Amino acid sequence: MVISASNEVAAQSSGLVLMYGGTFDPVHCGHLRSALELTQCLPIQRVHWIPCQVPPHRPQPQASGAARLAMLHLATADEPLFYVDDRELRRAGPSWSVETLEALRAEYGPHQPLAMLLGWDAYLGLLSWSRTERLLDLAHLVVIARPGTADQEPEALRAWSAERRVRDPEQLSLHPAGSVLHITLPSQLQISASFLRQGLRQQRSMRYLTPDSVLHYIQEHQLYVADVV
Ligand SMILES: Nc1ncnc2c1ncn2[C@@H]1O[C@H](COP(=O)(O)OP(=O)(O)OP(=O)(O)O)[C@@H](O)[C@H]1O
Ligand SMILES: O=C(O)c1ccc[n+]([C@@H]2O[C@H](COP(=O)([O-])O)[C@@H](O)[C@H]2O)c1
Repeated sequence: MVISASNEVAAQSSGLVLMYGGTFDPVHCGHLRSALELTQCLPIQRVHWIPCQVPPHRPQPQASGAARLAMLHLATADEPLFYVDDRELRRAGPSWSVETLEALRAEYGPHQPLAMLLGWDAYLGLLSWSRTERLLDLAHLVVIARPGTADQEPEALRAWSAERRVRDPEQLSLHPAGSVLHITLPSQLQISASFLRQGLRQQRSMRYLTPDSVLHYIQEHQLYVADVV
C-alpha cells in the first residue's frame, strides 16, 4: 500500500490508534476506566478491544470467545472511540500479539501512529513474548500502572525499555512506532477478572465492578458458576 505525504499528515493529525488486547474473562471496570482515561490524556482516535482466542502465557479462559466478545460489546456499546475487534478469535493457534499488530499495521498503513496498551503485570513478562523487538517496530507501548501489582521491573526489561522510553505523550503522535510510555492514570482500580470470577463462583454480588449489562449476561448464561477443572 502506497501512502502519499499528504495522507501521512492526515493519518498523524487524526491521532493514535490503540490496541487493547486481553483475555477479558470477563471485561471489568479496571479495563474500561483505564481505556477511557487514556482517551482523555492521549490524542486517541480509536481503541481496538481485542479479546484473545488462546492466551499464550496463562491458563485458558473460562468463558468462550463468543461470550467474552458479547460482554465486550455490551460494556463498550455507548463509547464512540471504543471498537470491539474479533480478529484474534477468528485466528487459530496462540494469539501472538505480533501477528495482530502486523495485521493492524497493514490496515492502517506505515505512517499511522499505533500503540499497544499493557497493564504493569502484562508488561513485566514482555521479554518472554514472541518477537518482542518486532513489537516495537510495529507499535509504541503504553504501559499503565496497576494497583496491587507492585513487582519491581526486572533489570533486563528496565534496560531494554530505557532506550526507548519517552516522557512526553505527544511523542507518540509524531512517529508510527518505537517508543515506550509509562503512565499512571488518575483513578487506579484494583479490580481483576480473577476476583470477579471467584466472587461469582461464591455467589457474592459483583455489582459496580463491571457494568450491569455484563453482569446480566453472566447471569443469563450461567457463566463462572463452577470451579475451573
Ligand atoms: N484494574 C486494571 N487496571 C489496569 N490495567 C488492567 C486492570 N485489569 C487488567 N488490566 C490490563 O488489561 C489487560 C488485559 O487483562 P486481563 O484481561 O488479563 O484482565 P485481568 O483482570 O488481569 O484478568 P485475570 O485476573 O484473569 O488475570 C492486561 O494488560 C492487564 O494488565
Ligand atoms: O504475543 C505474545 O507472546 C504474548 C504473550 C503474553 C500475552 N500476550 C497478550 O497480552 C495481552 C494481555 O494478556 P493477559 O494474559 O493479561 O490477558 C493479550 O492480548 C495477550 O494475547 C501476548
